[in-house]
Amino acid sequence: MSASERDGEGRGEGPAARYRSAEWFEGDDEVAVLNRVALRVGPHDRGRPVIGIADTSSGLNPCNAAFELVLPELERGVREAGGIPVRFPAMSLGEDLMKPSAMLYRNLLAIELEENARAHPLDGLVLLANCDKTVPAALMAAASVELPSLLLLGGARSAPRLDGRPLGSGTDLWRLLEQRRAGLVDAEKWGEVERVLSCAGPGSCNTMGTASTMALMAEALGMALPGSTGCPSADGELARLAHATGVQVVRQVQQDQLPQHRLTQPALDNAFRLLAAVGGSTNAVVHLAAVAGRLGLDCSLERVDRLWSDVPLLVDVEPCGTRLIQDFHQAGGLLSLAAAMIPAGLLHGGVATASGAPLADIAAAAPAPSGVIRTVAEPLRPGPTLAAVFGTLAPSGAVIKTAAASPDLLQHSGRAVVFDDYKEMRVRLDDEDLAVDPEDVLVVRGCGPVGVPGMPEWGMAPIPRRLVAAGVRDMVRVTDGRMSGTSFGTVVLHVAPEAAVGGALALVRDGDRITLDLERRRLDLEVDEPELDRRRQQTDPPARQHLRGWPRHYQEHVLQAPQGCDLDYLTGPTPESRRFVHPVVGRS
Ligand SMILES: CC(C)(O)[C@@H](O)C(=O)O
Repeated sequence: MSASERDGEGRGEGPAARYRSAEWFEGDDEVAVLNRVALRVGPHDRGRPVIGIADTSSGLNPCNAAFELVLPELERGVREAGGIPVRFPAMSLGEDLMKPSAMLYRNLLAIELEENARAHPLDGLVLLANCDKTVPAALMAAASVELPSLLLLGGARSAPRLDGRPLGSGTDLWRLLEQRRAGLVDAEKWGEVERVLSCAGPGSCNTMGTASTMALMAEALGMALPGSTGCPSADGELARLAHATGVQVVRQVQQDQLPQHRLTQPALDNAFRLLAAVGGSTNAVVHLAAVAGRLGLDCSLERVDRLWSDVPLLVDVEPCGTRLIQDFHQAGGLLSLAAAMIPAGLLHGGVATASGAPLADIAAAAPAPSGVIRTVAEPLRPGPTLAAVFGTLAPSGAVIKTAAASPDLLQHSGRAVVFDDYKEMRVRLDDEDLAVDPEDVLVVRGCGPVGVPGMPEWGMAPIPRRLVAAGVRDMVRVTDGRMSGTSFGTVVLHVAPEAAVGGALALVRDGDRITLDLERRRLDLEVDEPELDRRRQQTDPPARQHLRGWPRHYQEHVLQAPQGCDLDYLTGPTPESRRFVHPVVGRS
């Protein structure tokens, strides 16, 4: 229930008559006294909105490290605009260190943010989010609470240099790893790579990995201020954005502007089209589905594939291009890209940005597309850059980043070589005697949302060592897992239903023929139904390793990739009136 609704004024944007926090602070009974004392709310703070700042910075997460530097600016912005900033810690989902995958904890963070907002006297939220999963968790929480909310993004890390060339996070390391496996990078050089990488500053991956992609999605959905994506972490501009975010969230509270006003179907469609234009991370498909699921928006893979079908690659950033995310930012970022796409009918210009202004209005003032950002008439490559495929192997769909794939492998039929276990896969792929040919299809299964659990980025299986040494750089890979946004290759991802819940992927055997037919958007297992039935009878459901705690709960409730891997009881559409029920404010 929003403040205006509680006062009987009905929903919608407009001045909020009384803030939610008044429930905690108004009155002279012992409860109000204790509440005011707890937050040091003095007489001149009465009637000022309380802005909760969810702080996801952590020593375990270098991506979010810049928040410490800009938090004072954010708080100053809140105060200057008349609000009371209150910082509270929230779980930090660091991509590198969390195993088996930070994805396992995305929903937990979304719950933590939502429940913190529910339980406390907050009128608005600023969610500090930067690394891959903190951004979608924050978006999911914002979609679920009925509080004015904005994300503050933490920017991209600087690029260390190797041999005089800037190193793109992820992408360049994967390339070097491939060369190392081919015997082209010796131990000394490999050591130098590590030394150089550790010189990068704080911030998220500087390529179009998942973090940058999700930053762009947050901006596209009107949940982060225009110009946020790709801002260098160690730059004064991030401090300016922090200050402006503080000011803007208070304005939103004053106007009762809810995330639900901006998280609309046109905004979601824009996000998917921008994702295609930048050759963004396939992980965003899952995260956007989770956000959409909470609002009852349509993001079926069929619809998404149609949205992608005529969007060319317009941004020259790794892994689909050659430059880094800071270059995109400097070239005008999302606004310049929108300026290229709106006139071509590829984006809805009327959607609201986080600044309140319609996208078309501010895009009109952005630098004209040039260099890193191309015009629709002169794209980097024609679309589609992403596609959804369906078939006997993926009845509920799968996703492929065609812009990062080998064009000659997009129509391909080959024998399956199946891997059920990540560690075993790495060992076998390094085995010179592994029976595998370049035309074969590597199947990496058992790593969907239920499987591991948490759907780790295991999908881009390395090319078998013998083949990589012989010069093979790509093969078709099929997986129910994900891959890094910084990865490349012909990898069919997020196959649903996954193997662990009895999807057809579980029935594949070494030597079966698998056909990828991108033109027809098909992914098929060429095995007849009676044989598949026989195998189904013989296949036991995989044993669940996790018997307690969050992983167990997650396995019991997680939905498949097309539903965003959200938990079954968190998706909507929840009736508006029941979306965010507040606690009774009495003695605790
Ligand atoms: C590079 C990582 C850790 O894999 C991730 O950030 C991504 O881009 O998906």
